[in-house]
Amino acid sequence: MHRANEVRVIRGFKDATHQTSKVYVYDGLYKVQESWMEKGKTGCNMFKYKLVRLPGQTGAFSTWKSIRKWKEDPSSRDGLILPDLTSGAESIPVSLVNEVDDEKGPAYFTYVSTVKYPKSFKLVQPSYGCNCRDACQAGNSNCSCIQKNGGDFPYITTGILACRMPMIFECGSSCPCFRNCKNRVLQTGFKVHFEVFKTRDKGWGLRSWDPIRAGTFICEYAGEVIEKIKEKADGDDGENNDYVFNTNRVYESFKWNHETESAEERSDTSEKFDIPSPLIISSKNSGNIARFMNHSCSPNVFWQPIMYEHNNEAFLHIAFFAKKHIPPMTELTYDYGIPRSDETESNNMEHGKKKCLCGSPKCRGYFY
Ligand SMILES: C[S@@+](CC[C@H](N)C(=O)[O-])C[C@H]1O[C@@H](n2cnc3c(N)ncnc32)[C@H](O)[C@@H]1O
Repeated sequence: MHRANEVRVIRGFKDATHQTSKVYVYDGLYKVQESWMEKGKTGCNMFKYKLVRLPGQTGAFSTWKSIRKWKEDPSSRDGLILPDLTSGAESIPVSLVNEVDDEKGPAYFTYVSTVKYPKSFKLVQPSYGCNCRDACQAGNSNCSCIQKNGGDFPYITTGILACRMPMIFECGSSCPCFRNCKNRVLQTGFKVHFEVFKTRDKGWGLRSWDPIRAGTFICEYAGEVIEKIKEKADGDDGENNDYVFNTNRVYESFKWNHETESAEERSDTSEKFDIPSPLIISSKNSGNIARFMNHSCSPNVFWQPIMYEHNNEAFLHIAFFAKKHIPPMTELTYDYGIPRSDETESNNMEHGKKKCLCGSPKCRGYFY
């Protein structure tokens, strides 16, 4: 049982105090109101935290204990099929788990960690990076990357998105600044331990062993950029491709910043993305963990366009960020959006409508 206010003694758990937000988040269930150091019975120093439960969070402390065990010994995870679905393509392994039935894994696909453009793709733009020799600095009028981002970093210190923007420009391969420059987040990969798991009714899904703070980078949408939705992606029937991300769909407009994350802020002012032309990515044959994120009409993840340069050309990437603080083992979902009429007509998509099982009180009833 959890009380609204409780003091827990935690040894060696540092993440809570390593967050740089005003609200320290402990395991996604609580915020840390106070922390202090105390000598334990054995004379060792230990941290004490005064924890206050986050509004609406009901998860169990025991989940955190199990997860700590899985991290020490991944084979102790019930239903583990593979310790690393990515076969080392990511710096953090992604577990594949089925505790629901006998299926041994998703249909075959090649794991790739980023998006691949065909050589001829028109969205690619000439681009030049900054000239900063060490670290880029907010407000530096000589840093062209900072200037493209409106004069500031798009991320706060810990690599967390500050606010949703029409476009983010990260430093790229020709920028001489440090590899750990604060303006490189998407390209350094995700820092969370994910698992791809079998859901009860939506096939495979994605969730995290770690608590995820609002604004945290989840992953990019990896796969092959395709010219048109009806065109075949690698010889496959594009029309029946469940694994497509399309920037040209209609998405609910909302403003977001890392401090208003839990308010589900809606606004009449549309946060319009500044995308030069529509981008369609298929992850059917090759993709990353994003291909396992299911749709929800009340999602806890949103997408954000990001550009950065390689070989003096800027490429558009689609990045996902946490919309709110997400406790461990909560399914990660985003809104798949509603196709525009040209997409539905050319692909006969009225017949492709699927019953939505997101379970949200605001469920639209179906999705594509
Ligand atoms: C991009 S895939 C997501 C991963 C998929 N669940 C899997 O097993 O590979 C999209 C497919 O997942 C299922 N799906 C995603 N969101 C759903 C939802 N809200 N309700 C029902 N099925 C969903 C549908 O079969 C959909 O075509």
